[in-house]
Amino acid sequence: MANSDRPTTVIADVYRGTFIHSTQTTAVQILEDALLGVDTQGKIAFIGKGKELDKLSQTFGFSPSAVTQLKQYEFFMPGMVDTHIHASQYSYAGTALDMPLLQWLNTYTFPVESRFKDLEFAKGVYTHVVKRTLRNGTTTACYFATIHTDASLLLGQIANDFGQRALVGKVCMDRNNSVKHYKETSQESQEETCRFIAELLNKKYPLVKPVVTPRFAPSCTGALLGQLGAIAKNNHLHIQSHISENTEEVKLVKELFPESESYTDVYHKYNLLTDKTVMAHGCYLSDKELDLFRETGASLSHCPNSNISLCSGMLNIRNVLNHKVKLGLGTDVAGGYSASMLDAVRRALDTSKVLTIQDPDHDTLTFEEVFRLATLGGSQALSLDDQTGNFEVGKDFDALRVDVAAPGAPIDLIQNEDPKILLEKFLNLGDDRNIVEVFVAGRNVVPFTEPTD
Ligand SMILES: O=c1[nH]c(=O)c2nc[nH]c2[nH]1
Ligand SMILES: [Zn+2]
Repeated sequence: MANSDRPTTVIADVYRGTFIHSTQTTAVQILEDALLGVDTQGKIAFIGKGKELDKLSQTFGFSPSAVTQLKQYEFFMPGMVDTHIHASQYSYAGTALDMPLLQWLNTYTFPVESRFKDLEFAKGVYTHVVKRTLRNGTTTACYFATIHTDASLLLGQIANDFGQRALVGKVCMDRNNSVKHYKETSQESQEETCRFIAELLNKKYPLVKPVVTPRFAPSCTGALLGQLGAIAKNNHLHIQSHISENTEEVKLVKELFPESESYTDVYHKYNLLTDKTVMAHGCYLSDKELDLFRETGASLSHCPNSNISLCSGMLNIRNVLNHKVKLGLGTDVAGGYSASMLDAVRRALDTSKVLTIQDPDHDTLTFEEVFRLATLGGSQALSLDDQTGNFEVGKDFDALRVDVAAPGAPIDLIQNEDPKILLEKFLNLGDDRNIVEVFVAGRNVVPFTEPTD
């Protein structure tokens, strides 16, 4: 702009009201009667106080009459980050929870995932899961698809069309003896991963990126793991997988990779532990393995619903946090039966309380800490915290407009409450009826407007 006194940022929207988010130092920071401006690129341009309206409107060149004022009992919080969800398992979410992991995979998961060769089937399931998660406040999702490249590309397209921020992984597996055809050769897996990455990046979706996805060590040969580590390194890509979810699985990995010191060591050996890696579960990791996570910058996704539903185990989050390992929450649909991150928040708190019942010295997580895990923690676990996770100038505006008193929603407010109590009630009692609007990178994505189906 020619005149240096005039702002270069063009403001698209300004909101006034209560904003609740986490920072590095404060699990719950409450900004009452705040003003937040979003620019035309969807980024947060300023955060100020309501009483600074005149000054801010002059500095940023917007009209005070264009400010959107939140109602009483409404607040904005950051959109939630689901660090681990199997989009392809959404069709049977809420069922098939009567077996431990390895049997569950063979009996329910692989037969269903093998159906995603059919793009019409894939389109239906993927559209449902993207819409369901968005309306439940998941503004960022880290998805597993299936081994099928074209269906995985379709998931990327659907997330982009509905405006969800997403990492999408074409699953890689060159070992599977239970379901015929539901595996690749290592060469196919490598070539199709490269095709998936190239085609997805070529779409230039602003918010959807590929993630290298070896299913887990028992599904992959060492040769494939090594190739995938190299692909991720050469293209600076994210990586996701599973680790130490269940004791039988840990034993199997010892048998399949006898030369490795630990499960973590298997992934480390093949360059799959980086500061852009997220590993789901980690219930049985030793302190030494957690140290390796911290040293490499790899993160964990805590999936408490799945851990309990498949009787896998209980992750001690306090221990993970004490090791300074980055941590987010995951729904892990469909091992986890709920696609809602609010459920992940509640199950994370339940798990921590069960650990306290077992050991009264256990330092129980607070709801404030779990709120941070669902938002800022998740963005850090996915190395996306330069873009999302909280309300900071320069980050994208990924936000939920929560109305704790929304008509028809499951919360009865008996008296006037502080914002922190409103947050606690929403986290423990609320659902999608309380999430009246969802924004991703400034765009209002819920209620849905387009596409129309
Ligand atoms: O919870 C899980 N869901 C899966 O689909 C899977 N695959 C490997 N390990 C897994 N764990
Ligand atoms: Zn999983």
